[in-house]
Amino acid sequence: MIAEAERILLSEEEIQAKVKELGAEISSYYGDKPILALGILKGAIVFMSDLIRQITCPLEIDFMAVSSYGSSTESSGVVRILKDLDCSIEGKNVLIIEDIIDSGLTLNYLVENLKSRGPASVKIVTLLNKPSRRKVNIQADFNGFTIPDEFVVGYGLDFAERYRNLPYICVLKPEAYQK
Ligand SMILES: O=P(O)(O)OC[C@H]1O[C@H](OP(=O)(O)OP(=O)(O)O)[C@H](O)[C@@H]1O
Ligand code: HPA
Ligand SMILES: [Mg+2]
Repeated sequence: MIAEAERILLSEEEIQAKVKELGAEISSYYGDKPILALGILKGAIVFMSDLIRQITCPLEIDFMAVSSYGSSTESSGVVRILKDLDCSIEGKNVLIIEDIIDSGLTLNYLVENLKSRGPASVKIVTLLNKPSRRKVNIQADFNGFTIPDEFVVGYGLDFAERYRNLPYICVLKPEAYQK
């Protein structure tokens, strides 16, 4: 464990077991229908790269980059699209892949935006869910772990762009957030 961590919330083994379960659930839900797996940069990249290898359906990938946290542990409330999709999603089964749903503001904005582009369906998979912090009513279709109201890092999740490379998810010591 890194020195700045107060405690590990989810170990590498727990995460990998959950990713396998989610992959199986998603594969059985879609069967042989093709999916467009849409990763939300940057946080989702680690989860996405593990999850898509556990999905057996025909699959394409694309990315959108959005940001609302910056160097804070609170959402600014303003969701900015920094990179849009490369391709049209008309008629496609879009599966949004997120690392975390916290206030819900990011996904609420994204789902509305994507639905206006004529996809066959839009579903959401998230590794982490923090329901106690929700500001808008949005839920994932496939959920990994429900976590308490604490800011977490690792496995793609950052604080001020750091810690995305940790293979586990942890809570930092208070002084690490004040730097
Ligand atoms: O439900 P919300 O309160 O909107 O929070 C969830 C979003 O916040 C984080 O993204 P961030 O804006 O930090 O960008 P990043 O993925 O590049 O770190 C995270 O990856 C989700 O996309
Ligand atoms: O707990 C969190 N950690 C990192 N990024 C986040 N974005 C929303 N919530 C979080
Ligand atoms: Mg972030």
